[in-house]
Amino acid sequence: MNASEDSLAPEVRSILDAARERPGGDEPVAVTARSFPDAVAATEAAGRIPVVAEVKPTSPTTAGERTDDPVELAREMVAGGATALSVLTEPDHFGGSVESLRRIREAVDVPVLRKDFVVNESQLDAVESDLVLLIARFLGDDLSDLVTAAKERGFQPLVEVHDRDELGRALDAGADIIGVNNRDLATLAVDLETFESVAPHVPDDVTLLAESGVTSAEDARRMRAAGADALLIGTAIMDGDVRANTDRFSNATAKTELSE
Ligand SMILES: O=P(O)(O)OC[C@@H](O)[C@@H](O)c1c[nH]c2ccccc12
Repeated sequence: MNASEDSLAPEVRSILDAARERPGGDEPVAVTARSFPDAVAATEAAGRIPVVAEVKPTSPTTAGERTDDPVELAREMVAGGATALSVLTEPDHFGGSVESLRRIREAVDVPVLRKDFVVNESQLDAVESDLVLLIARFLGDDLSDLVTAAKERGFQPLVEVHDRDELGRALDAGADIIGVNNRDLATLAVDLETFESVAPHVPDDVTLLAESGVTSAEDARRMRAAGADALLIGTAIMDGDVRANTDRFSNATAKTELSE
C-alpha cells in the first residue's frame, strides 16, 4: 500500500483489493484500435458534443442493478449518437465482464473503452478494446510502464487523473488521452470544479475527457466550456432510456446556441 491509498473510501479499497487478485491473459494481445481522436473530431464536425456513453450495470454509488442485455444497451447508445462507449469489465462491484465487452465491441463500430482497475501488465491481455483505462492514483511508479505496455499492444490508453500532480505524472508517462475524474476516489464525492481546476493545465494536443457527475445538459455545457473534448457519462445515461439520454447530452450544444 502506498501513502495515497491510506485515505481511500472502504468501497474503493475493496475494489482495488479484488483487482489485484484478478488473473490476466496468457499472451499479449495485438489490438487494431478504432481511433478515438478521429471519432471525437467527426462528432465535433457534425456540431455535436462528443459523448462516451458508459455501460455500467451497477456501481458502489448507484441504487439497484440494470439487467438488460449490455449489447442492446450499447446499440441504443450508438443509435443515440455516442461517439464511443465505455464498458465496465469489473465483475464484483460494477456488474461488468470481459465477455460483455467482447460482444459489445463486435456489435458496434465506435471505439470501446475498457473500464476496469488494471493494476499490472498481464491484465491488459484479458480482452481487446480500443481504449484502456489506467488510473494514475492506483499505479504510482508503474504508470509509465503500463502506458508503454498498453501502447505496444495497440491500445489507446486513457489515463485518469484527479489533480494537477497526477496530471503531471500522466504527461510524463506519455499519455495523450487524459480523463479528469470529478469523483474523488478517496471519498466518492463528486465536484465538477475538479475538472475546471485541472483542465487549464492540460496541453492542447491532449484529447481531454471530463469524467463523472455530468447529470444535465447544463453540466455538459459547463464541462465543454471548461475545455472538455469529450464527456464520459454513466449513471445519467443508464437511468432510463439510454438512447434518448445519449441523444440529449450529445445535442446539449444546440440549445445553448438557440438560447444565448
Ligand atoms: O456515472 P457517472 O457519474 O456519469 O460516471 C461515469 C464514470 O466517470 C465513472 O463510472 C468512473 C470514472 N472513473 C472510474 C473508474 C472505474 C470505474 C468507474 C469510473
